[in-house]
Amino acid sequence: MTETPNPNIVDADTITGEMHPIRRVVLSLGSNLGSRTDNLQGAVNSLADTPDVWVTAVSPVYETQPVDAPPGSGPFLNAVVLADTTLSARTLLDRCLAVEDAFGRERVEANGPRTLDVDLIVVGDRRSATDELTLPHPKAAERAFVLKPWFDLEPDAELLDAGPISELLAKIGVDGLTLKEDIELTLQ
Ligand SMILES: Nc1ncnc2c1ncn2[C@@H]1O[C@H](COP(=O)(O)OP(=O)(O)OP(=O)(O)O)[C@@H](O)[C@H]1O
Ligand SMILES: Nc1nc2c(c(=O)[nH]1)N=C(CO)CN2
Repeated sequence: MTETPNPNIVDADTITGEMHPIRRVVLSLGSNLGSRTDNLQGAVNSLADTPDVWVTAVSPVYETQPVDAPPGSGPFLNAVVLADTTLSARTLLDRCLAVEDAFGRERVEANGPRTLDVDLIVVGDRRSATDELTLPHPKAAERAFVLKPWFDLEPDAELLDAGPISELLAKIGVDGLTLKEDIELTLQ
């Protein structure tokens, strides 16, 4: 039976404008400055401590050669985090930026060395095309340091508007990535 919407019942989303359906989120973490492992672990902890964010998986850690970075940039440690959230994409982005700041991120030059980078790769099926928030992340499909750790967690995943990550990875390869078996990020 099809329900007829009752115009007298207003759902919580409409009242508060703040509630959202649960969305699956893929976040990319990177660090090539300072205590790289501590920075990544701190990011995992901070995301897990965020109200209305439930971290569900943390990938292995890779050491990766810098891509499109200024000469002399050191190697990165990269990992991917999966989470569920009822936060809006914009609120989640603000949280990511605050976590970066908490770990001493300085915004000096584009793609310059950073203690911590927390990027939103996908937020459910949300699309956005502003400078402040582009979703899916515009460079995700060409970044092995994003796709490989994500693939380790979800081999069958698809990147919205780009296709199966297994196929994207097969195209770009995994040169420049070294699995760091001696580092394990934990989810408390
Ligand atoms: N999907 C996204 N995830 C994170 N930041 C984003 C996203 N889309 C747009 N931004 C914006 O990008 C701005 C700059 O971010 P940042 O300095 O971390 O870029 P970057 O990591 O150096 O570059 P890249 O785009 O190559 O990853 C942020 O202030 C943020 O508002
Ligand atoms: N290997 C690697 N290269 C990068 C990275 C990163 O996280 N890992 N982040 C960048 C800016 O987001 C630019 N280049």
